[in-house]
Amino acid sequence: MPLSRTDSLQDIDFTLRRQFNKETFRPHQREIIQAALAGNDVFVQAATSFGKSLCFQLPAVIDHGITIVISPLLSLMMNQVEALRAANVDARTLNSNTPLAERDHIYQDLATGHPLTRLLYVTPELCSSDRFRKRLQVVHEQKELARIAVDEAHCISEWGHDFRKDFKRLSWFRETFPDVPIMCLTATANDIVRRDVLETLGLDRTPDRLKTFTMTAHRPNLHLEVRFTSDEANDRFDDFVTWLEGVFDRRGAEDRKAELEAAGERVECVPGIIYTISRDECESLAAALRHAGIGARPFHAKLTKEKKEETLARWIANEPGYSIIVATTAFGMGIDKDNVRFVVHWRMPKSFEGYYQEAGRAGRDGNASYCFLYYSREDRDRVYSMVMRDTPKDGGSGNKKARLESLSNLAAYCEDTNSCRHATICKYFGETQVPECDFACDWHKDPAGLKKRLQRGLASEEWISTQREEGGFDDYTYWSE
Ligand SMILES: Nc1ncnc2c1ncn2[C@@H]1O[C@H](COP(=O)(O)OP(=O)(O)OP(=O)(O)O)[C@@H](O)[C@H]1O
Repeated sequence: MPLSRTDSLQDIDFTLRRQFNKETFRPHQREIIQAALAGNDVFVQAATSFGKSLCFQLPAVIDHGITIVISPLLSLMMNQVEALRAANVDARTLNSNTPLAERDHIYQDLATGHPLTRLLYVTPELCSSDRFRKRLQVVHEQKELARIAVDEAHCISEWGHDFRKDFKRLSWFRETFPDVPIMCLTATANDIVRRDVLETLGLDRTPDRLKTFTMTAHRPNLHLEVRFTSDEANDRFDDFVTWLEGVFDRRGAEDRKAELEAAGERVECVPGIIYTISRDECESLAAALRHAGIGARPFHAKLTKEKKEETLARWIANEPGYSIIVATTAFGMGIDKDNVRFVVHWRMPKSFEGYYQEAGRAGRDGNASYCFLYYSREDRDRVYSMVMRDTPKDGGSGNKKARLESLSNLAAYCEDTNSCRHATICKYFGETQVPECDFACDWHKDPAGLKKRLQRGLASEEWISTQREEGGFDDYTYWSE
């Protein structure tokens, strides 16, 4: 067991204020951190923007030894490392982008067996490499391996939407270091995923040691809405621009404008994200919005690193011309800008979890924010074909089934005109209590209108199946990410 400080539990309020510059804990953060500091394994499932990162970062600052944070996305690691370094915490990351000098520094630090680094962010792929494993063994022998934190832990399960096979190999940690506590954190797991994650990591074999915190997925400040469309109507662009102009008009009204100006905000500064399904659509939509006088920029995997960094930095700084990021799913987990006022899904996403994870980028400051999804039955069929075609062969037998189930749950959610959106989401994630929805979804706002909009907006199933048979909307070239 790594060494722990005897006074560590008393330190947590002080560390929260001094190192993290935050006044109070959010509900449950204290209990989670205490459980971690007491040496338990910890499973945390909490809504997007809950503040899960603090739950492993604060113990890492207090405890002796190094915390290894395993994270699936480079951008997510970089954001967290930058924020920690700005708070004077010695956090680092080892990944394919790490400069040679920094890499050498980290390896030397690990080789001492007594690393000064508090948190080291790595990919699951690196954790599978023998060289890295040997270095961790040296640290462990010196009783300096404090904890393993697995962020976005749903990626471990082949029943989860973002499954990555190297996450499965993280079972090595418990097998090799049975005394080192493991924390896993996720916003989007259902019951099957949860059990699979725990079993894979070997945590369910030690129930006395494991503390589980499952909080609601509910985000009451997100206004959820499905907007119905079809290939024939092709009206997303006009619909969206009309909506945004309505928002500008309301913000431009006299008293609101004065309020905004007093707060140093521009009327047109309404930061948002539009998720598209392909690079081509991402580029063309951003260009069309700019043409319509709206500050929108594309963000996808094929842009240079410099371009992506610049776009992200200028969007985060609320610069004119950078209000809206039009992105593929390359822009998702871990984006932590507090004033994102809307997230639009231009097309149906590929999974229920992906949809909610991306919608969760909105309203992280707790203020009302809009999430709408443009849904057409033609897109539903296209996404279905994509999932059938793209499911990785090494995803395991459950993976394809899980992906298709998730997609069909999302289609059912889109076509449901009889229930609260928030309630459907919480039920999907295995919650039994119905969350409060204060007119924050299209069903609560106008159930009769919702039914009418679906009937008017969607192509009929008969038409869709005829088109499918005739190959009427088979042009998937536009749909490759
Ligand atoms: N106790 C706190 N007081 C104030 N702000 C907090 C507190 N805890 C966390 N935050 C802030 O909340 C924001 C969200 O935290 P974090 O990025 O850890 O969310 P998350 O739960 O990982 O969400 P997601 O799953 O969406 O990535 C961050 O800006 C963080 O600084």
